[in-house]
Amino acid sequence: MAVKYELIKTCAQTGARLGRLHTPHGIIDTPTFMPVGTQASVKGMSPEELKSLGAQIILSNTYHLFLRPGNELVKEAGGLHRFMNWDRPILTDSGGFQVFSLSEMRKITEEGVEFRSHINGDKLRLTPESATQVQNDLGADIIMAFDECPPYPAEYAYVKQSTERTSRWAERCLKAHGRSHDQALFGIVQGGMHKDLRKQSALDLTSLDFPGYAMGGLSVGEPKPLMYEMLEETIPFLPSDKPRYLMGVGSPDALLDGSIRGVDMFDCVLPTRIARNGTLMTSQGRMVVRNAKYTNDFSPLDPECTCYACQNYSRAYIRHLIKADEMFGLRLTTIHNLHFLVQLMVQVREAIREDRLGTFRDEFFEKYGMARNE
Ligand SMILES: O=c1[nH]cnc2cc3nc(NCc4cccs4)[nH]c3cc12
Ligand SMILES: [Zn+2]
Repeated sequence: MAVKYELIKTCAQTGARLGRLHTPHGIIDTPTFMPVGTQASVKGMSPEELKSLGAQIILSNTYHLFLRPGNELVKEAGGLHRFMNWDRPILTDSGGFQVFSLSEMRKITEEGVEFRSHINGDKLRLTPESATQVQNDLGADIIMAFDECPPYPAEYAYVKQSTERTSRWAERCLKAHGRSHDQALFGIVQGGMHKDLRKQSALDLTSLDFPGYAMGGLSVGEPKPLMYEMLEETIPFLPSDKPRYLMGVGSPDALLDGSIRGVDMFDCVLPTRIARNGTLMTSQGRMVVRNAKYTNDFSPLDPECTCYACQNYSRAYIRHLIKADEMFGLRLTTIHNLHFLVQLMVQVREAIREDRLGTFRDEFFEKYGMARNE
């Protein structure tokens, strides 16, 4: 069956929504956080560990898998689910953003993007049609329209021209994808930090009737208040019976403040990336476990946490592993950070159900050490 969003309720205290996203590989309770497995692996995590910490859906990147091992090989393997032994939902990003954040020698035209592989320097191209075909081959449940994420900051004229091209590309993706798919193609709203361009982009894309909408062009270095302002400018123009996905956002405060504004899906490399340098997200705020003050600290990373790392190991042990460059150390910090965010979203959904997400946010910020007005 295709991808279908079911709006369960809206929080009486905020604009947050409780929903269920039905996909061919299972149902996702929203708002949800998606762990990132860029190259068909959430670094250091097995599918069983991801399930045990509560991951409902994971993200992979078209750009990386197109370059290596190639979409044809993944297709030959039976698709991404079989290839990586993950039988729950998968979402793939369309590749445009990664071309601009990773590759050299990029050239962008109406046709698409030409670039050099950051792996071996090969000259490659991605177009709305080919990026859609690659994602069809990979077989994710949710795929993204091929877009350009304008740099930040950027001239109004450039953002206008880029956003209008992204809307034309979105239509080409829809045509290439067809409608006879179980895979859902989501549109990506652009518009930079300009309210009029955000509105125009949302109107262009909703006129094409996608099963879900992402907000792109954000979390690119802009101040958070500006990101929230762009959310507030965009969301009113998106249909309430479709999911809204804020791309690249994953700090605890942003998950809360995004959910409150009506965002249903989030992804970010942050929890896995900072885990690899020994930084933990805990209920008392961030903690750098490699810090000397934890040398003789035999308490768990986070006393309130029920994850495998906190239930079985001490700060002193994990600090030792990180300092000794032991792989197991990075696995434990990754398990904890992913569990922390996935479980934060469980609490967010609970708070929406009980119409108290605003109160929950303030209490969380108090404990987490965020200034209320951040
Ligand atoms: O407009 C977008 N289109 C398609 N994918 C994206 C991914 C994105 N990820 C971030 N921020 C998180 C980051 C990850 C690495 C560098 S920034 N912002 C993003 C924007 C886009
Ligand atoms: Zn933990």
